[in-house]
Amino acid sequence: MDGSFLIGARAVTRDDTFRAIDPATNEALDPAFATSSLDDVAEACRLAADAFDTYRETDPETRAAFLEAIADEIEAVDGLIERAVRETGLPQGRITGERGRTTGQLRLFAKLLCQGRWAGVVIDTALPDRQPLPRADLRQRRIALGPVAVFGASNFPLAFSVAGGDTASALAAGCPVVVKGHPAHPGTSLLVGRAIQAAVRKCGLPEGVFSLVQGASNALGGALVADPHIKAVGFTGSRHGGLALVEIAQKRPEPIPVYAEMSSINPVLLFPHALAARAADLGKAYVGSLTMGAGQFCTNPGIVVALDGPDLDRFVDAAAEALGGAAPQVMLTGSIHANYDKGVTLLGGQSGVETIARGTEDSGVNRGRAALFGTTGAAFVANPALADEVFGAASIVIRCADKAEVARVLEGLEGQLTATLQLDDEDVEDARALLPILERKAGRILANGWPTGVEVSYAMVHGGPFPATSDSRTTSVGTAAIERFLRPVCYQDLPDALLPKAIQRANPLGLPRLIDGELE
Ligand SMILES: NC(=O)c1ccc[n+]([C@@H]2O[C@H](COP(=O)([O-])OP(=O)(O)OC[C@H]3O[C@@H](n4cnc5c(N)ncnc54)[C@H](O)[C@@H]3O)[C@@H](O)[C@H]2O)c1
Ligand SMILES: O=CCCC(=O)C(=O)O
Repeated sequence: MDGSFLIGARAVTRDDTFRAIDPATNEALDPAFATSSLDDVAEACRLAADAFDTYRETDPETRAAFLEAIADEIEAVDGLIERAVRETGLPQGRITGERGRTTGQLRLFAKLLCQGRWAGVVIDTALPDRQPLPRADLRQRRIALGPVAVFGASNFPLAFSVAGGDTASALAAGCPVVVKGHPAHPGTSLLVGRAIQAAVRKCGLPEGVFSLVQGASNALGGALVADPHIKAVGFTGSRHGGLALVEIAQKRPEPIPVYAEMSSINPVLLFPHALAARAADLGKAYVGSLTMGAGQFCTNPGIVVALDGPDLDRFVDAAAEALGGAAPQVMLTGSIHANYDKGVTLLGGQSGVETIARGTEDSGVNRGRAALFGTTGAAFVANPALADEVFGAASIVIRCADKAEVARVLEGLEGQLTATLQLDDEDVEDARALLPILERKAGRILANGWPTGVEVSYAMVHGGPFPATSDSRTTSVGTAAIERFLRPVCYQDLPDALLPKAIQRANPLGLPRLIDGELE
């Protein structure tokens, strides 16, 4: 690996460099990576704009073949798993699984393109004899927004990074992509970036369809979002970072949408009959979800809400026992580990919060020690700091005096990616009463499972009201993510010869169409 970044078909080096750090040892890793300059960002965006009109009008099958080619190229990269493990401290099994999720996601978007519903073809045929006025021939389809900036996430170096869901959905929509790789895993980013670059070449697409810029400075990301060629942004990371990018995007002469996935504490509700039937099993399973990947999931179960009583005691005892035996795990970066420790100290020091259990003692650098806290519903409602996300394996159990207090706790929450219900048949009426609140708060409501582990599918919603995301109308995981990068255009009375293939009368692309309100 040579430490370059990628501007279209070129691999570029610069004198200004940075290195990845192995978080398990704090060792700086070879090679040194070139930091992209602001001119490099501008060049990547210009190339993307040059490629846009050609790329967006490629047939769906061409873009599907491109996404398949990216998946094939990623699977062929030597040393990808090893490099990602070194740069993130995540275990090999997790990274291998994540590669499968990444390639599976690319192939799912390829399939979606061939199915054609994404094009949103709607036709209202002309009614020349309508009284009192004739109706024109109206044809709607959706077109790509334009070049998209994607910010790789630290916690999913493959599935939410260079070829992750934001990139796959933008490329599927017909948008060229300029990625800013996460500075914690530049080698992983470069290996995947080269795989995409190879796929661009093999598929004969314009080089500007993909570029990868690298570097740690905020100025780089800011310049990318501010570039006039960029028409939308995909981001997963901190609330602070996401909001900074939203502000830059809104202050542009031409404001653009930012799809930022930021902060969520993912409430888990334990209903009385479920608790009575299986408190200890629930306690153990909860800790499994909480400590997975050192808790560095945006879907991590950060709060548990239940009625106080002996069944909740049994749940807490089982959770405390499981968590007390949990070994500390390497976190993604030194600063994420430091933020975690700070968050745990802050939460544990709040009035009315007790520390129920901690994982076993730290035994190396950047190891996150799991933490379980407890409080009352009244204390939680009174102090918004108890609802701040602690990114890592920390969670708080909220003991509520009655059902009304459960509802007050939920009403006080900010927007969430998920809400989880642990319930039995006898709990359904209680859950029904809370459903309207949960629907207002969360993007995904799940029963008798755990929020970590998002399915990449047609029905998935990985989104939610602020601050879970900056735009609750959409998702960053699953096929509906393509909607973020498309917009409708209506063609009125255009002659067939001038119409795009998607809406020509003979339907040469064989797309599904809604004609005069009826599915064809
Ligand atoms: N909710 C989640 O899914 C999630 C995921 C990862 C991290 N986090 C949180 O974020 C913290 C930091 O982790 P991180 O590095 O992954 O996220 P981050 O938001 O700090 O950085 C993500 C990307 O955005 C860029 N960026 C950040 N702020 C910017 C700004 N003001 N202007 C321009 N670019 C900017 C960074 O350079 C990086 O490429 C963690 O400690 C954790 O609290 C949350
Ligand atoms: O960290 C954000 C994504 C979480 C996720 O995709 C999962 O839980 O599988």
